[in-house]
Amino acid sequence: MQQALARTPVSLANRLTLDDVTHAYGERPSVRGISLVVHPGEIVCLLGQSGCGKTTLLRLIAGIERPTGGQILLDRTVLAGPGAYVPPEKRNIGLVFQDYALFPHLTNLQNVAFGLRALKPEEAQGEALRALQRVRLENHAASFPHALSGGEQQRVALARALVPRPGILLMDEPFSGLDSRLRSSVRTETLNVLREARATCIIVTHDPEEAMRLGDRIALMRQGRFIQVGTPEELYRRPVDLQVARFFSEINEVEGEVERGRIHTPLGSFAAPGLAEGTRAVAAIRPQGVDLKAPGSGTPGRVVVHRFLGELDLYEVAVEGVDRPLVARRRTLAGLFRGHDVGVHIDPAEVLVFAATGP
Ligand SMILES: Nc1ncnc2c1ncn2[C@@H]1O[C@H](COP(=O)(O)OP(=O)(O)OP(=O)(O)O)[C@@H](O)[C@H]1O
Repeated sequence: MQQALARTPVSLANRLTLDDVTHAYGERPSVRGISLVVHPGEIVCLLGQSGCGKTTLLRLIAGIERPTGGQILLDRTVLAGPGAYVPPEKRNIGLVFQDYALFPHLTNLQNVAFGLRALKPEEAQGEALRALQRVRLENHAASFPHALSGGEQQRVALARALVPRPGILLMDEPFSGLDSRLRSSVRTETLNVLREARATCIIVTHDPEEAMRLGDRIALMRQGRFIQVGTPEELYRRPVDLQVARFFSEINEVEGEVERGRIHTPLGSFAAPGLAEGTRAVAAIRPQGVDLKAPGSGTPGRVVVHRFLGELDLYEVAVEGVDRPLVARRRTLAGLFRGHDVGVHIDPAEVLVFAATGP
């Protein structure tokens, strides 16, 4: 198999450029002024809630929809823009859909070879078999998709999309049809195959954890716009607003007022860079930044909930002046149970401060 892998040429990854791309369904805008350069071999995850425009953006790149403004380039070739439009079949772009879209009446090998109709049949078969080897399904070449598990079908779909060596691979919610046990392993395998093929890839997902696991960068969309584009660490550590912070982790939100560059809350004061004096603001405190110690130090609180959850336990602590119990995630604190008094300490490194914008 190693030999076969070594013989399989990798994709010649392309650069994809989106330049101020807009689109509307009739009068209704769906994608508004999107600009992004996806570098050769890079994996970018498009992340956002249902209806924010992720699939439409993918369809624009694939050529299934046409932009109403801006342009889309593959390296230096304009795929879509004023006066230019390359049809989907001429774009050298691979697609993997949520439902895999395998042909039930074709064997797995024939499914993969389907994308190679331009080659002689024996050549196409050879290439398709090597693609199946890449996803470790060569032993299932002669069987049909219905005899495979969901994860295996997803790998056949991946092999089929990669076999023509597309410059760009687009994947729309590729793991959402899998149950949670399978999802993690299929995700890891897919990532390995994509890295090996050095494909430039855009993956649509609405799952922040999935985006963090897969993406070199994440482009977070809201109402047709990119709200923030960056590495998973940048989005997690420096979210541009409270909604982005909420998207990437569970947070405790405590309101306060900004005085001399700090927000003052019942849990202490925290740096509030860039916020004007007197601004109503929110301290977003991650649960792992809430420490619980013996009463007498920190802010007084009382444990109202304790759940053993394995690696980190969940504690909820009522604190005077704070509307909702604070959520803390700590290793089991021996001898600390519901009803006990504690001293609450906040790690300032786990606090982000944003201007309050309403609910
Ligand atoms: N064919 C269509 N005709 C009219 N409006 C559409 C069409 N397809 C999508 N829309 C609308 O465009 C907006 C963006 O939809 P899109 O499917 O791109 O979002 P999405 O982020 O991919 O959502 P989901 O995660 O639910 O698939 C939504 O408001 C949707 O209702």
